[in-house]
Amino acid sequence: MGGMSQSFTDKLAARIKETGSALCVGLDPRPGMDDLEAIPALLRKVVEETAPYAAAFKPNIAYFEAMGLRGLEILEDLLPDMPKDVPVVLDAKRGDIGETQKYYAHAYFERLGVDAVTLSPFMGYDTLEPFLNYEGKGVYLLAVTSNPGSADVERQELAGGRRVFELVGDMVLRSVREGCKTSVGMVVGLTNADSSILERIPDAPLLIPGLGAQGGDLSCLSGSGHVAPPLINVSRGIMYQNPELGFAEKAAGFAQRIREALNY
Ligand SMILES: O=c1ccn([C@@H]2O[C@H](COP(=O)(O)O)[C@@H](O)[C@H]2O)c(=O)[nH]1
Repeated sequence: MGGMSQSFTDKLAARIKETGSALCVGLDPRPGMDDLEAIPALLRKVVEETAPYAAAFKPNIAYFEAMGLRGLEILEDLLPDMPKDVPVVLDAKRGDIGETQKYYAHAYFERLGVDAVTLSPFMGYDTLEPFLNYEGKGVYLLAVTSNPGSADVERQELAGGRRVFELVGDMVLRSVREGCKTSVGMVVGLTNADSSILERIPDAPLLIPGLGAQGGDLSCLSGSGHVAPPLINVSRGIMYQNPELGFAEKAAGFAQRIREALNY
């Protein structure tokens, strides 16, 4: 590409086109349910079997931190062996003063080498800036999360009729206006993604958790008019639900349902 590296959004769009799948496979190993030393092999099996249907993988760092130093070692060992053509989104939901965010950005983009991370934008745009100058990388800002409590702050109406999550959309647009190298998208939970929400969200890459165990309904996504590449995440639905089915079979089933709902 003329010496310029590909943006995270372009990489993701290419992967979705190649696989015909917008499924994001969540990697959330549960130390209480699995023997700690069985987790590395479990993760490798999930990755290997679901990769043909995966537009991206999403490990949530909470599950690795819950295993202590061994958990972080498991994550650090796994990441270099992940398929190179499948982007990895680390779900970390970090938000702190800029000085501290510099170290999170270094940890995730440079040390762990993931392609994208989730961030909490609620401390303001300056806290995102340390992440915004990374060519080929992406961030997803929490906007309308999938939990019921997204009504407490994120979906609250402001004086003038706009809603709090629209301020997060403004940050996405600001990053584009300022020519940031990092691709900036938003997290929108499937359980809360009705048309009154989607019509107020800019056309940015969306990370959409809530399919499977949380019961989100894919039909709310049809006809949203968004063209930026979406990722629909399933974690427990692939790793832990319906254990009589293989990981590949479950991933193929979700990929198919997503394809039909998004009509591509
Ligand atoms: O709004 C949000 C933001 C992040 N998540 C994360 O996605 C997965 C969902 O797991 P399931 O097992 O498919 O429910 C998990 O890592 C959450 O922390 C979310 O659910 N909602």
